[in-house]
Amino acid sequence: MDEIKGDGDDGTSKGLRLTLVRNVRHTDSCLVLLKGNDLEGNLLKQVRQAAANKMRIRLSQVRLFDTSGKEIQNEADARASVVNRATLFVSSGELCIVKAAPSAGNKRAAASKVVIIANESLVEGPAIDQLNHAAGLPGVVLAVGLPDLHAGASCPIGAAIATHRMIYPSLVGSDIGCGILLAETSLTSSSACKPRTLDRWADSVQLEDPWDGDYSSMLEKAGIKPTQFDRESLGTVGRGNHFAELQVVERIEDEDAAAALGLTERNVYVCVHSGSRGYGESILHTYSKQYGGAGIHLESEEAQCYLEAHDEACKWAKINRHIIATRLVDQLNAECTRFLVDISHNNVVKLSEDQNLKDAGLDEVVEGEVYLHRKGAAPTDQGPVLIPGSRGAFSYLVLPNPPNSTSKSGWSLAHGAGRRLARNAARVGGKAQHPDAKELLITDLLSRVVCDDKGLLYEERPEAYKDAACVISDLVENGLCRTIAVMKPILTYKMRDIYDHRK
Ligand SMILES: Nc1nc2c(ncn2[C@@H]2O[C@H](COP(=O)(O)O)[C@@H](O)[C@H]2O)c(=O)[nH]1
Ligand SMILES: [Mn+2]
Repeated sequence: MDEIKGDGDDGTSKGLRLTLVRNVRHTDSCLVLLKGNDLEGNLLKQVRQAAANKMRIRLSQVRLFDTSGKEIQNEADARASVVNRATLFVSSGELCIVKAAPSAGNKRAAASKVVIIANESLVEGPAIDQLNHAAGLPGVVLAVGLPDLHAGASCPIGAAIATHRMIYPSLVGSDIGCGILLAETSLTSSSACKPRTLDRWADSVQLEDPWDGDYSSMLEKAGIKPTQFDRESLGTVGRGNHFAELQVVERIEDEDAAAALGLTERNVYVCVHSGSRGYGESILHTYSKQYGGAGIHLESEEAQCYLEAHDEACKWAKINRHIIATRLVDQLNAECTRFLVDISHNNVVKLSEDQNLKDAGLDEVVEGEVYLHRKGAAPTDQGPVLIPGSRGAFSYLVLPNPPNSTSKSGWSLAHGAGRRLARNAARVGGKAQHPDAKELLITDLLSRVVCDDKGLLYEERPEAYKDAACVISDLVENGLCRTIAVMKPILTYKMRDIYDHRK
């Protein structure tokens, strides 16, 4: 440790002079002198205590970060980072908001900025590392982590990343066009919310077989070219965290906005989370074979081909969600009466002229076209957004607040609660907690779950996700949206083993 002589109060003992900067407002800072005697014990404890006193934060809430944004979590971290004349960022629980450190040999990274919007939501180190890494990629000018930020296989999820002159298929991921649809159905909540009705529906619905509707003319009408995936995959949900769910209104928080949408406590709604299935995956595969995780120059023919294929996959994913919603409701002898929301949370779009980076505080002026990659981030310029929680938690129908939706939030909202547990951890913990997986077929909200795959039942249990209420309150506190209504799941369709089901 680099110590300083004569900086202690007695002018002789060795001590540390630190600058503490408030994470949320960088203009709030103060100087702290730690006496040499204090440093013999637990350094982290001393610094946290000093930060709590000076910044009037409850000690239990204090979090410390070094200037690269790395959290100082234990004594070893403190001994490495808390050197004399160090600057430390102090948060009262929220994550740090600091500029990404430029990586060696990568000049562009110096212009990039990292923002994490999370006051209360849990955001873990690996997710921040992935966001920082993305911020350092050539051409990346802005990397925003929303409160549902979590680590993906290699790129962060719950992130909006702006690039200049480059396109990164890896930052959109394989499920191009994945998104959330919400439609009103002709079912009424009074008749649907009866346990016997829900059990009967849970026993009967099935979305695994290829859809037998006229998909060709549907695709043609939407101007989508036929693909090898149409017959088998259109109208099917897919694995992972995709689902089709019946929901009812738990409570309305904004009467006017709900009335404008025609949202009522009387109706049952259907929510679909699905994407472009194998189609999007095949597109990413083509590019990752050639480029790995690297970017493609916007002007290149490859980038233009990717963007065209991407746009087709987004349209395909939209039709897919429509078919899934109609198909599910049809099996309950009802119909979708109105489509209220359909947004994609995995895509790349060109920023419009009024979406500029002027207020992003970048070191360099960015001229020309900027593309925004969303991986698990909902757009704020397409009306209401449904932010799902988990099959055992409430979902939130929110209205974005466009004036506050700027580069500071990547023109985005969270797309869900975001994963808290990796799949493996959720499976192992789930098995220990519920040796009989069947317990998971009814949630704490008494909603029914259709999932014949035991592993998936564990992996997707509600505890695998962050607290959606916390994610929403972070968005609301940051002025990014307001809640129209809170929705409760009553039946979630994940997957059915059709061979067993037909027996
Ligand atoms: N209402 C439900 N929400 C769910 C369920 N499973 C997951 N989720 C939420 O959706 C998002 C989607 O995330 P993505 O990264 O796969 O696009 C996820 O973060 C959860 O919050 C469910 O069964 N019902
Ligand atoms: Mn998705």
